[in-house]
Amino acid sequence: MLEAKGVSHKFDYELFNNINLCLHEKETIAIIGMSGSGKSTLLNILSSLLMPNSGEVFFEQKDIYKQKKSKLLNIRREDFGIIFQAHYLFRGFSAKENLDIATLLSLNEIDEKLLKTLDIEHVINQGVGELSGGQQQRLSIARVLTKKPKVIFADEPTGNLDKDTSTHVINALFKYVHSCNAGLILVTHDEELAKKCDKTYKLVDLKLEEIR
Ligand SMILES: Nc1ncnc2c1ncn2[C@@H]1O[C@H](COP(=O)(O)OP(=O)(O)OP(=O)(O)O)[C@@H](O)[C@H]1O
Repeated sequence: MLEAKGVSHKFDYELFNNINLCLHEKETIAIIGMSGSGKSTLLNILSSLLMPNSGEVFFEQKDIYKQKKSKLLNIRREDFGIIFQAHYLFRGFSAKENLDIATLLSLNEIDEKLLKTLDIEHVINQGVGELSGGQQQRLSIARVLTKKPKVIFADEPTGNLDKDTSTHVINALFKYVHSCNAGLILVTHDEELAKKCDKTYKLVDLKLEEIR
């Protein structure tokens, strides 16, 4: 469903060169690597947010960076779910209002079971500013899943969470991927979490190496 071909990128220095990656339905992929190796940059490229210096990213056989801007925005809004380290929640609104925005855009219902799995059903009427960092992170994951994206991109999705909560969050993401025929690419420093994915790649020496 998503394929990167010959992707290279540099800022002040070269980050990676000729990266190839393929994500299939129901597949989960982890990307690990040293701090500064370019993991988040690669995720931004794969998720339509940053055009690479060279190479292509195909979603459903079409090069996303060759699409019209309006089409690219549609893919980003409807097909891709992007979970950032910074949550981008609407702070002046309640947790529920933040989810309502996703239901308005997608015409899906809020999934009460998902809220329970993520352990945020009891804070749903509170303002975002009253939630802990971990609760905000789980709310942003709930908002992304409510949209029912085909591909989820997650940058350190369990970064702020304790071990038990991390397990709940990862189980919710994996369950979503399998039940909705979606795909997941996540960036993490947590090697245990990476091992739970179907494939793990390490960004090292400008290349993406598969770890077995
Ligand atoms: N928009 C940008 N403009 C210029 N340089 C950038 C930009 N974004 C990232 N960089 C640089 O690219 C390098 C890789 O950053 P990136 O965030 O992709 O690494 P990372 O592997 O995700 O790191 P970490 O594990 O610490 O989050 C860093 O040196 C960073 O300063």
